[in-house]
Amino acid sequence: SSDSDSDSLLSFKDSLQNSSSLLPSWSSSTAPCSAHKANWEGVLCSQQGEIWGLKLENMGLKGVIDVDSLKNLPDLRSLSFMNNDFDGPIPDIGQLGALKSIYLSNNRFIGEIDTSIFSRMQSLKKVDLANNQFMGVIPQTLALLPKLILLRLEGNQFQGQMPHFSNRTWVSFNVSNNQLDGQIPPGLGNLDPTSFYGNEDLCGLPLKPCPSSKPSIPSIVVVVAVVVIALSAIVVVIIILSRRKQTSTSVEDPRALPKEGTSHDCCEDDQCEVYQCSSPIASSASGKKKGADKLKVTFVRDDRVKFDMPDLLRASAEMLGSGRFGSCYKAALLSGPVMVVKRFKQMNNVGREEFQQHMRRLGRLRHPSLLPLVAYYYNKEEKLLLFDYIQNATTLAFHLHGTSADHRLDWRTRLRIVKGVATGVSYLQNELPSLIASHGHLKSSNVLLKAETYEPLLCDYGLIPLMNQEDAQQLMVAYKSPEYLQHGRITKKTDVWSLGILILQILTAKEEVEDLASWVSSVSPDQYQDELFDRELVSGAARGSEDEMVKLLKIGMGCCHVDVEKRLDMREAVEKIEELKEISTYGYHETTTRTSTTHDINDEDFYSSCASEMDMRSSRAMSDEFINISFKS
Ligand SMILES: Nc1ncnc2c1ncn2[C@@H]1O[C@H](COP(=O)(O)OP(=O)(O)OP(=O)(O)O)[C@@H](O)[C@H]1O
Repeated sequence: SSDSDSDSLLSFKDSLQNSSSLLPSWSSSTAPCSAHKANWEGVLCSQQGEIWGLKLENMGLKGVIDVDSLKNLPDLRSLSFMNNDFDGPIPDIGQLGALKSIYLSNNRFIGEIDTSIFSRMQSLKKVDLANNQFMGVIPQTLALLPKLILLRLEGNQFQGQMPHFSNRTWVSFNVSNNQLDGQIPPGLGNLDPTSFYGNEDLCGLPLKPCPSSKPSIPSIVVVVAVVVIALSAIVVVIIILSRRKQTSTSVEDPRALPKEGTSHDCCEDDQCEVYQCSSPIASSASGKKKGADKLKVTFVRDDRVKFDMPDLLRASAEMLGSGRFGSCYKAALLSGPVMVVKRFKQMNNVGREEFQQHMRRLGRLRHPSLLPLVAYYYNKEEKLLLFDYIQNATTLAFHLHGTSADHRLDWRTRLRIVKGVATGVSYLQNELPSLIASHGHLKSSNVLLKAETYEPLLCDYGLIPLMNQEDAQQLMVAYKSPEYLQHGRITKKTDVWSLGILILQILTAKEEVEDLASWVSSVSPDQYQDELFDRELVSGAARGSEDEMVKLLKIGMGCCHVDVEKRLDMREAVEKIEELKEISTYGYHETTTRTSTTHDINDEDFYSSCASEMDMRSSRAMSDEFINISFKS
């Protein structure tokens, strides 16, 4: 009953050390849920008013996680205590046998994990223990969980060999930055290598081969020949099967593919199915409409290999992310191209004509700092935007907020990223003058960085006009600007504010957005080096760079003026940014003033100082990106 649920939650709250100030809404005067609406912060309620999850993140919580109290919540399926201050051994979550997801990342949990915990949790789909101090071997029982599709263990001190995971389609898998050794189990060989980086003694696919015990050349030849023959046979069988399946189901039968809202979208309760990533790209696109037009992918660039919806549905798809906006897949077409397909849920603000017109407008944009829109698919129920897939790209968020210092960017690289981003946003303002916030969603996870060169590529720009307004207001960064929050206004300077926050994040590596500008202005200049600038930035910088950093800081603050009138405008901001000098590691100035048209993306020397930085994906930033995606079923 609701009374006993609230009693259980209140006794759970009592065992936290600092909850009374942090969870004021948790009180016996209201029920935790009124149908699906939660009255208590962080409580997730089903349509029937049952408590199916707790999402208590970023609250500085500490103390004991009282599993005994949570045990009394019969409908509890999901728990997230990410980004808090919990320490000590892992709580005995094995008592919560019905849980489907558990997120404990970015706390200070320590010690070995009893292998029996997971053997009692056969429904688990998502386990995120990243960035704690767990040690010992990775429990074998994790590998035996039949439904597990997300496992994040990065940034701990796990040792020894990895258990053997059976084949499955991972939504996310990461064991980077531990102390694992030995061979990566074969079923994981096709994952992104960054998922394994930072474990010195780990070997085998997708990393370097394990040192062999010197087999003779003829035996190598025989083994290779057998493997090649076996792989070719498998590939042929897969192609034949997928073609058969395609012709027999996809175009005729809309049920053949998962529908939006069921298998890979948010499910609030028990009803949800496991993610199925095999052919998830379009649901209604595949059914109902038989006319050629209905299956047409429209290209907005004429320099790419063309394909249509049936080709896309036949592509092998891998989910890159899934959030409130929709989902994002990597799709490798049989004909060769590899695309990123973004499937948007809330893109019904305009009709077909206007949508197409806007796509053409975005398709005409050409700038080295913009991820180019290549094509789109439109029908009433389904909107897909297709972009180039950037091999081994990371995001700026990952480099700024990851916990491992190995992938931190140096000053020159950061300055070049700022220059690239600023010229990109300024180009958008010039080319899309009818849009008030031409980017509208500028944040560090929407800045892709190319592998090795770290050239920035802006994503998710120019979408505000298409988004359902209510959703846009909740989700888009532009609507979180001070002028929107205070006066409900979006202005031409809204993107400047986001650029300013990005600059402050680049200099400080702080994740906060809301208070960042006021915190920065509260620090006195003589404390900049010690307290404000990211330590990793200052320690590696060449002599003389500090002055340039302070100048960039001033520009960032000028972009973050709460008063829109006093805030820099985009042109001023870009001019000032371009005047900043890069100081090489040898201490001399390089005046690389670049404009949006002369920005030279192929200058190898331009990026040479950062090319040695490891392209390592891990930890906080990734989990940050995954907050949207993963807290679901
Ligand atoms: N064109 C691309 N090439 C390579 N990787 C990409 C590309 N676009 C996105 N990604 C990767 O896929 C991940 C998921 O992308 P998505 O846009 O869904 O994430 P997000 O930025 O966290 O979400 P949102 O913008 O909705 O908050 C990104 O973090 C990025 O690592």
